[in-house]
Amino acid sequence: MTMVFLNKEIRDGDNPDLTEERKTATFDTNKMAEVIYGSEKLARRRREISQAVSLIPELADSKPLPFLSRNEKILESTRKVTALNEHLPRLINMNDEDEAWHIHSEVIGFEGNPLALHHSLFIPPLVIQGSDEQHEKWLGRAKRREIIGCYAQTELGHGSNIRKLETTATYSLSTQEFILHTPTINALKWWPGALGKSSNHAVVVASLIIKEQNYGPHLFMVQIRDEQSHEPLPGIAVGDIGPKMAFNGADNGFLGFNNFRIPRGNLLNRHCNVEVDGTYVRPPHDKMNYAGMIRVRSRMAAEQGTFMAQALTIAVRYSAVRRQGFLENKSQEVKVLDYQTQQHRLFPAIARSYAFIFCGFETIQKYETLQNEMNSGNVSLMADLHALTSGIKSVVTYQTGEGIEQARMACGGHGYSMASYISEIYGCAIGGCTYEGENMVMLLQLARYLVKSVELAMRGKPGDLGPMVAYLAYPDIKVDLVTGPEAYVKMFQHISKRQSIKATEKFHRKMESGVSRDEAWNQCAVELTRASRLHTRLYIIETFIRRVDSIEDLSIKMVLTDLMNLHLNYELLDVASYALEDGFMSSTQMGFIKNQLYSSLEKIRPNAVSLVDSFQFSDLQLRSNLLNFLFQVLGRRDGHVYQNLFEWAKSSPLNQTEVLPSVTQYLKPMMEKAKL
Ligand SMILES: CCCCCCCCCCCCCCCCCCCCC/C=C/C(=O)SCCNC(=O)CCNC(=O)[C@H](O)C(C)(C)COP(=O)(O)OP(=O)(O)OC[C@H]1O[C@@H](n2cnc3c(N)ncnc32)[C@H](O)[C@@H]1OP(=O)(O)O
Ligand SMILES: Cc1cc2nc3c(=O)[nH]c(=O)nc-3n(C[C@H](O)[C@H](O)[C@H](O)COP(=O)(O)OP(=O)(O)OC[C@H]3O[C@@H](n4cnc5c(N)ncnc54)[C@H](O)[C@@H]3O)c2cc1C
Repeated sequence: MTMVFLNKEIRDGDNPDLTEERKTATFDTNKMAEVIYGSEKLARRRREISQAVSLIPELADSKPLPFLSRNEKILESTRKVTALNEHLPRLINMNDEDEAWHIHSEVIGFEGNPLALHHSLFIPPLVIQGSDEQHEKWLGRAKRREIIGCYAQTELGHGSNIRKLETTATYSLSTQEFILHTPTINALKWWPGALGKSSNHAVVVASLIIKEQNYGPHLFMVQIRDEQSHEPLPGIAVGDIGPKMAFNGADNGFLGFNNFRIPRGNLLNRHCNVEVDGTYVRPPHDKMNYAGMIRVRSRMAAEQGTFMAQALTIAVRYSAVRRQGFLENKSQEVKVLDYQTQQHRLFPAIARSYAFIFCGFETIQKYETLQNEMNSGNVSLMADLHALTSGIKSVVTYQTGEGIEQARMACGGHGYSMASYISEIYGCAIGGCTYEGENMVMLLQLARYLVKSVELAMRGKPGDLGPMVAYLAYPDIKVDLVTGPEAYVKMFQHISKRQSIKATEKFHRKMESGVSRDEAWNQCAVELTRASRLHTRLYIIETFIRRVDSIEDLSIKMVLTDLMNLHLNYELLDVASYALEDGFMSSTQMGFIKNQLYSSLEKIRPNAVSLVDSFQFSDLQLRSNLLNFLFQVLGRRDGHVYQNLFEWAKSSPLNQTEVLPSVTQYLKPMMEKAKL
């Protein structure tokens, strides 16, 4: 029987400890899902899609993924993604990217698949950088999945510094072709997802050479495999780069060219061009060819927030059914979720998940605005969004890694088992610290922007500062934190501003002392990255406050205000030393922040399970679907952890036989020998 209590689904047969948690919630999880996913429609569609997927057995994993070899993982992810391809038009609106992400996450999970890059990194650059004619030629085929593609930029020797990519695309005036060439081993493309074994096309980033002049990285559409035989085309060397920390259901690959020719029309030329006679037509912005990277980075806050939310759903549910130790009542052990330390471990991370998703919505919208502007030739928003998304991708990936690792530890020993599946989520999410721009490198990109902004403010031109950095010119007026969120923002602004100014001044002093600009920059790099992190954390706080302010439903607003207050106090406490240093914050205020933080933990406690339930991850999405086989066990919605852990252990391939060859071949002879 199912009983609906404030629209929270209370099901007979669920672990009573979880049921009790769901009953104490002060809000409706369906309503909260609408806030998380931005609309009633998307939240509802997600539930409908999850329900529809759960009724199609071939879309479920056919085996527990942790027990599979790499080949089996790739076979399984490919089986699922091609089965999904058949069902997609019936299950989702094919033009709705959010629905597409959701269904892929349901069916594929975290381990990657050969079409993931096709949608996130092959089609988008084609859309952004390809002309109408090129769309006509490739876009329809790509969308129909007649061809499979990837994005091949990084090389064995260069990833961060793309100006130094060694793969060349030399224009041949005589044949009007580009000749792609890999001059050294270091120049092999290395890492692109789905390149190794699955793709037959790639958007390749190579240095454009015309009449011996290097015009820097440009994007080319390249067919790398025969469409019939799937064999690499002559002049192409391609393969898989081996097992990785995660994403082992995907074939990240290498790629080399031996004077491989492609037609002139394969340079993606919406914004730049090489004419027949070799004349180069410049794009409207120097870094136009990097626009695709801004797009991916702009989606990372929501993506990473979602990864962290998945790990937290597992850890919070488990913490509500795991009983160990005593508080006052010595006749019953407590739920570990009642320990303040456990709450301190998990609740700030829940707040960050919400914060990242809210912030993600804003950055996705900002990117869409940029894209529209770029299409009409206006590139003025690019620099700001590049700086913003560089900081955001770095801060959210790092903090997501921290949050997921805390979730794992919060599950004690069982968190270390693959039965928690948290390590797989961690491996997948933590890749984000490296891909789409290594975090330190991207923080330093934002720092360039901050230093320039501080210089403007110092030159007495605060009116030239964009809205994102206007605070760098604000006067320092002490604040009383008791007055609420605005005071926290002002405190954070002071901290961030002071660090940006300090780092800039240090940089200037170094140069004045005769150190070269680049060397001075390097000698200030740690301080500069600190400034970038603070600026980004301030931005995330502001988006959280904006989102909570915009909510009308009172019960939702109240619980999100608790979460936001927790976030504000946790974040400020974490950086308090910057404000204590110059006396902007007093030790009394520090004590106030701590007390507020502890009181927020208490307020959130009764809503904790419902706050993670509100993400509405299905058991399938968390890989805890028991209908087909046993898998992730700790975060099951029904909370029946122990009996399923035992079933999980029994299903281990090692337990399919009592005596293993390792015993008969090695241990037994050793023991026998010892007896002699
Ligand atoms: C809740 C809502 C739901 C929605 C969400 C759904 C989520 C559901 C999740 C479900 C499951 C999802 C599964 C996800 C799976 C994830 C799959 C993972 C796939 C990973 C794919 C990875 C791909 C890659 O990594 S591709 C390769 C990426 N490579 C990089 O990023 C390289 C980094 N390097 C660079 O970008 C450049 O080299 C750079 C910028 C560091 C330096 O470039 P430069 O040319 O040398 O420039 P520089 O001299 O430093 O600066 C000069 C000048 O130019 C400005 N600049 C630089 N870049 C840009 C730019 N892009 N735009 C604008 N301006 C730019 C720079 O600021 C300088 O300006 P000035 O200071 O004014 O001179
Ligand atoms: C899971 C995954 C998927 C990927 N998918 C793709 C893909 O589909 N397509 C693709 O083209 N690429 C892909 N990549 C590659 C990825 O984009 C690069 O690895 C990434 O950009 C980092 O570059 P790098 O490996 O050269 O690191 P490096 O730059 O060599 O970084 C090594 C260290 O040097 C430091 N460093 C480097 N430069 C500087 C600097 N200027 N200042 C200060 N410190 C510096 C870094 O901070 C880091 O600590 C993927 C990578 C991963 C992990």
